[in-house]
Amino acid sequence: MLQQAHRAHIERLLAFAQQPGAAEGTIERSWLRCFNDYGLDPSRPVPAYIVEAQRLREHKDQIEDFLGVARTGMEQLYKRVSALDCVLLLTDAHGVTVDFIGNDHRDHELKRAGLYLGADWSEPRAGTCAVGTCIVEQAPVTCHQTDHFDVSHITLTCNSAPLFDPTGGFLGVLDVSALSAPAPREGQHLALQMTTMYAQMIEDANFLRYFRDQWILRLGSTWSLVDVDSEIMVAFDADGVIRGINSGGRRRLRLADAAEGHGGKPLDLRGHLLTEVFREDMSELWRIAHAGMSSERTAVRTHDHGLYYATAIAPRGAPGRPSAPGAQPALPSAEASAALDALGAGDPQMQRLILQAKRLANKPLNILVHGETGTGKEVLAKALHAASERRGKSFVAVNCAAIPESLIESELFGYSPGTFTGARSKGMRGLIAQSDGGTLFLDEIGDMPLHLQSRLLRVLSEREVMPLGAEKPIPVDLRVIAASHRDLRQLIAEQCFREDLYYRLCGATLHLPALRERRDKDYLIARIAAEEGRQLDMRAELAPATLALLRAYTWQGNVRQLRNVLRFALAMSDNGFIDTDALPPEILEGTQENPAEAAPAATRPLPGNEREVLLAALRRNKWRITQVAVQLGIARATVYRQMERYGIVAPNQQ
Ligand SMILES: Nc1ncnc2c1ncn2[C@@H]1O[C@H](COP(=O)(O)OP(=O)(O)OP(=O)(O)O)[C@@H](O)[C@H]1O
Repeated sequence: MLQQAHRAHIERLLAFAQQPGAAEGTIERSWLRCFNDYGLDPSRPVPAYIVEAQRLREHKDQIEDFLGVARTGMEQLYKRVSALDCVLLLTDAHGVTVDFIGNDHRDHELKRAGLYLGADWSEPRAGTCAVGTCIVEQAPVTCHQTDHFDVSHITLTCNSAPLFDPTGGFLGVLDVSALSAPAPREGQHLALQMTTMYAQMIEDANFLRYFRDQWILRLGSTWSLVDVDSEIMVAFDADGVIRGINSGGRRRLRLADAAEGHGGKPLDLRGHLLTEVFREDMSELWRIAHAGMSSERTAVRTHDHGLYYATAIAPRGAPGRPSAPGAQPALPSAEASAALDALGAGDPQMQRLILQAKRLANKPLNILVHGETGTGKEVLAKALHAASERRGKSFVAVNCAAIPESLIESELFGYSPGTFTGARSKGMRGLIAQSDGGTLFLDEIGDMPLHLQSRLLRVLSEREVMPLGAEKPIPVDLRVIAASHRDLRQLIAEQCFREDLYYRLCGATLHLPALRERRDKDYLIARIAAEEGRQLDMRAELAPATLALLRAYTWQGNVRQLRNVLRFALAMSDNGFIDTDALPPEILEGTQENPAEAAPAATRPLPGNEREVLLAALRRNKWRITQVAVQLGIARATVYRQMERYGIVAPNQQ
């Protein structure tokens, strides 16, 4: 019987392939793609494919912060549809099932059918199916029995609705599927409606969470329902600029000058003013916003004659109105900001940076610090911590490039007892939890693996950390200062760094100048020489010729290299008096090769020349890594990492 049905299905598809006609329907369009784009053959069925555990984990990590929100919606939906003997699938944008609610009694059957965690329902792999076709069409789809392309799936009935993220990107699919269902297709109408409705609810819950630090205008066409069922949500900032808009809003709202002839295509309204969409002026819109959830709902009109009832939600922590001028956190006291003041003296770039850092010290913002290696990014992060009200709590520094990739996760997030066997079975508080109340400094953030970037993003947005193997997250109050000498925007373009994490991290950006650009070298030389002298319990005094050589050097390893050179010179000196012959040879050579005292900055090596500088140092030092590290003032591990990054291989390794 089944054999016969299979044969009939294959023949029907082959006949379609011969004469596809206009292929106007969603299902027919997908069949055509199966033949023409994916080269699928209906006479060669492909059983359901479940991705392996590691890959599933990677897929989950990509949308980890969304999974919690979606789960709540799925559980609600399941209560309503479980009587229909169906299962729920949540897939990511690639069609891989990242969450699932099913029926334990039919576990084996469901797994075989692909109605299971990890099942890959992308159209190129599974052929026409609700999830895969919904991904391509980005619209709700019912795929009922023989709508499926592959005969392995023709007993299934599936309803899928797309899910979009708060910025309008495609996020995944919510799907309600059954192993069997009554034959008439019309019976699926209600299931598709429910799936679409819950997809919208999940999207909106995610939107509210994502924009909880912004004002949100909620609009509905029914006065009495606007608080509980707002069809449209618009997130906006204190300047009245639109920051985000939910799917309902993308479908219905237009700009004033796009009111005619936009062809019904959703426009991206982000970055536009509310007043470009609504006829009310900003003071009226603020009046509505401040009325909040009170009963004072007010009608607003759009430029294209739409009429909506409006209410608003204030940003988290806001007292219901934009903060009054003067309510800014106070600047740190002179005592607290001493560490910031000590960072430089008399260099205009540093002066600007110190002033900015003082203003930022007590702001609830994460900070991104840029600067070449050794410019003092960690020193700046520590000074910011010391100047802030967090100074009584821990400052925890993590070098993402120095910890082996396999350990970063457990080091950062920690693990609960019993997660690992042996000596570590007691569990460990991760570095994130250790910096609760204080500052977490993430150095070389650009080297953090992508799947951990997702987890970090979740920590930053949820303000809680989930140790490995734990069942409950731990709340954390965190300020993150991240640093990188790599161009994070470039890494985003290369898809090696998450853009959303970048925006979470760069509440403000501080740029540390390279030592060769600084005009306060004398101050740094004197200060570091004195510090190093104290370490060795000797006074440190520099001969005028020594000072001249140090001023003239180009300092590829920046302040770190300067400190290393002074430490070396002190050890070589005659009781703390540093004459030129106490200096390491590269300082003398570097200045001879490059009498750069007056060389304009543009002719000196720039960060972009990092590969050349490294290669030259390797050749000069006959590929002895320790010497190169000392000379450039960087760690040995950094030399190896940079060699790998730039594809430099030592001659004896080739
Ligand atoms: N303003 C400063 N005053 C005194 N010492 C400094 C200063 N800035 C940096 N240093 C010294 O330079 C060395 C490197 O500093 P730091 O580790 O903060 O640099 P970094 O930019 O974070 O380096 P990397 O990019 O390799 O992580 C340290 O020994 C530090 O003490």
